[in-house]
Amino acid sequence: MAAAAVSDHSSADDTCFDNPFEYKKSVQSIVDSSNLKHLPSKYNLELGGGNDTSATSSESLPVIDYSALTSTDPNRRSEAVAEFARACADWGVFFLVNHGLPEELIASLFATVREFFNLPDDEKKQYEGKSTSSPIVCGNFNVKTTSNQTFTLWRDFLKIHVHPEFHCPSKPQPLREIIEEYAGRVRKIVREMVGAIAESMELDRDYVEEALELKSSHQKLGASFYPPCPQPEKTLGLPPHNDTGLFTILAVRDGEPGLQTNRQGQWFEVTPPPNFVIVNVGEHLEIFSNGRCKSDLHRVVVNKERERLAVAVGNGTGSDVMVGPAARLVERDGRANYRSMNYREYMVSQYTRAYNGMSMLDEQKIHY
Ligand SMILES: O=C(O)CCC(=O)C(=O)O
Ligand SMILES: [Fe+2]
Repeated sequence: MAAAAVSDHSSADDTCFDNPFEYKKSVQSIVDSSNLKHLPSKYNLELGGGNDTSATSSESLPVIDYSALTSTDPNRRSEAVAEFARACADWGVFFLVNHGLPEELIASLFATVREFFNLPDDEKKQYEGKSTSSPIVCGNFNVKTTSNQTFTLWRDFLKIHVHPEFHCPSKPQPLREIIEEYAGRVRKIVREMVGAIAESMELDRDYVEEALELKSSHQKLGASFYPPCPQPEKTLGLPPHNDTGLFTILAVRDGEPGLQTNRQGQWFEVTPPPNFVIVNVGEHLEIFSNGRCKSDLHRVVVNKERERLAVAVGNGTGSDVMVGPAARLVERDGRANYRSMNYREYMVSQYTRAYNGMSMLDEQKIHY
């Protein structure tokens, strides 16, 4: 796995490193300012000639029909719920179709987010990550390799907290309205999906909504921009990781390739057909379901020819929730397969963990 380039363990003094963000020069401005033939060394993850970023095509990925999942016809609905639960258990990632997110809204989201990344670096610098909990952060991300060196990912990003408090950069001007509307619609979809997964586990919907405090759920939007890269085999857009939270809804522009998911040790492309969105199962849903749902490990590879733009909306629990396996499932299973954790505390440590290549699920899993 390419994770070999990223260390699995942290040493005691790693914990002092609390700011893996960097804002010096955007990847975009480096590409724009020169006729770049070689990868600047700070982006070289030393993957070496043996690194294989190839993957099998997307064909076998599950496709879930949201309109069936929310159908008033009980047979259609229960079939869809069963299929949805299988996709969460087996792949931890799937395409969602007939989701009702308006095409024009997604198109204006991409156009405006792309405009944001085009703003001069000096203007974006005001959102430089001062702390891991800043509500708006923009810049680049560093990871540590097994040889303890820090490298920068080939990706410009913008992350904003959008619920329960809404934040947004002031430019480009339409961004605020578009994101507010998009995030609200995504929350409704996620609420339905959590309801469906509750149903599949024979848990009461209201009990689950309350236990996870969905009314005040933490939601964050992460936009990733990956310019074309002169030596894509030597770097990564994102190293293998799991998403935080319950479900991530990921919209990708025009079938742009790059995302890959790992299933039983094999990498598969996750390139959606037009009007499909991608859904990733998050770590906290795996924990809450006591392992019935699996959060998928995924990564982003970059390429020479085309840029990639992706907008991920991560949907968590309420910030003060102690997320552990649902009590009723523990009762049924006769044991808890994961330790409980406070959602906010996890979020604070998330970037330091990502920097160090530490897996939260590995740490939380109880081995009997
Ligand atoms: O660029 C992508 O499609 C993936 C983004 C992603 O995995 C993330 O933001 O967590
Ligand atoms: Fe992700």
